[in-house]
Formats: sequence, structure tokens, C-alpha cells
Amino acid sequence: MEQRYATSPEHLPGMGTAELRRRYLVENLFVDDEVNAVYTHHDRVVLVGVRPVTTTVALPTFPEIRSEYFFAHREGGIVNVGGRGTISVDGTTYDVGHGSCLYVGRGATDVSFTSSDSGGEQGPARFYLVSAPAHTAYPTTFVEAGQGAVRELGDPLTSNRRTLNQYIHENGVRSCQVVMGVTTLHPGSMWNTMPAHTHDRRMEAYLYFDLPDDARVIHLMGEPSETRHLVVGNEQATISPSWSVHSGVGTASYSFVWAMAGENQSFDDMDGFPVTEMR
Ligand SMILES: O=C[C@H](O)[C@@H](O)CC(=O)C(=O)O
Ligand SMILES: [Zn+2]
Repeated sequence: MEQRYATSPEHLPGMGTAELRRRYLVENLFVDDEVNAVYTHHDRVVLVGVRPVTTTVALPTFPEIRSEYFFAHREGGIVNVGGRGTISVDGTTYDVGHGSCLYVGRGATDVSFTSSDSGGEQGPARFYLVSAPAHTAYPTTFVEAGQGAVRELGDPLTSNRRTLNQYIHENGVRSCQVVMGVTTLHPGSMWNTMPAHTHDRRMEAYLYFDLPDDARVIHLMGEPSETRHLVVGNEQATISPSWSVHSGVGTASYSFVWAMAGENQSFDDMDGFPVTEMR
């Protein structure tokens, strides 16, 4: 498990491109038949990528979280950004298609991942797990792609028309900390989360997917008064500390999994600012 310690906004102006990417961009989560994990000390969120190809891949525990099994004192939300696959949780198997979401509650002991058709059009399943510490056990619950609470946002005239699906949230699948969903840009729209915001109560991670291989998302980060950018490829994640803007524009349309954890779960508890104040 890779350790990434928390940073403060004063650190940002001195960082060059390589350091920004090393701290806030996760490039290689999905490797054939492997489990890759990044521990971000921002709200103690762990990001995990699993890409089962030839075999079933079990979720191990990690020395860094000092627990007998991964979900001993954690919960997590999982979205499949690849081809159809299954997730087995203590003997129950969930059929998880592209864009569908499984919440796994604290106490789940044996969790494993399988691709249903790794040679298919969408390739092997790619399971993206966002985990945070949990104080109690909520039931493991599956949500089919598109069956969350839907918000239609933006306008094609400003190139930010998008459909947001909330899967794990206050009025949907319950959790201790993790709030999670998927946003899909409409064809011809390129901007996500513009106008942008921060939320000092929660960190947030974005995993961009369904982006063509030769396209990129220019992802903005930093305090609104001092922004930087990351150039992000398909199936790469960005870590956004509570003090950071998180908004991007693609060179093609795309989707992304957004996930948050921290002080509260209130989706609308955001700190907005006019775009004219950004620097
Ligand atoms: O705090 C909420 C998150 O930044 C995202 O849900 C925003 C988003 O998906 C969008 O505007 O497209
Ligand atoms: Zn946000």
C-alpha cells in the first residue's frame, strides 16, 4: 500500500509538476490480477484498484491499516469502471456491470473480485474501491448503474451538461462516512463541477473513466485563489484535500466516480465562489 501523507495549502505554490502528480494523482491503480492501494491521510481514505483478468482476486488486508481483514474497521464503496464482473462478499455474489456500485459495510470478511468476460468489448472488470474508517456496520447494498438519486446539472451552452447519480449518500444507501456517485458528461459537454467549489468538511477523490485513451482531462486543484492543474488520463484518480478545488475540462467527454469522506455527509455543504475570483 502506497502512503501519501496529508498536505496543507501552503505547500502548493512551491510544487512543480512532478511533485503535484506524485502527491495528488494516482496513475496506475488497475494492473492485471493485482490489488493496488493508496492510503491518503486526507480523512484516512484508502483508494483501491482491482483488475481481475485470469483469476479471482481476493481483497487482502494491509499492514498499514493494522486490521485482521480489510473491512474490520472500515467501509467502502466500489464502482466497476470496466466490463461486467462479480464481487463476492462473505458468500453472497453481486453481478456488477459497468458503472454499478456496491457499498460494503464494516465487518465484511471475505471479499473477492472476478471478471465475467475479460475478453469482451469493455475488457476485464476494473473495480474501484474508496474506503474510510467506519464506527458501525451498515448493510452491504448494491445499486445498479443509473439507479441512484439523479441530478441533471449544467447547460450544453456552457459545455457542462452532465448527469450526476448519487449512490451512497444521506438519502440513499447509508454509510458512516463514504459518499459516492458517478457523473457522466453529455456528448459535447466537457466541464465538470464548474462553477467549482471546495468543502472544508470533506476530502474528495475523482476517478476519471470512459475517456478515450488519447484524450486527457485538465483537472484543476488548489485553493481558489492559487490554482494548479493535473493532466489526467483514463482510469486515473485525483486526490482533493478539503481545501482544494476539484473541477476539470476534458479534451473529449467522459465520466467520473466521485467519492468523499470526512466531517459530514451533506452533499450540498459546499463552499462556492464566483469563477471570477479564481486565480
Ligand atoms: O462535492 C461534490 C462533487 O464535487 C461532485 O459530485 C460534483 C460533480 O460530480 C459535478 O458537479 O459534476
Ligand atoms: Zn466536491
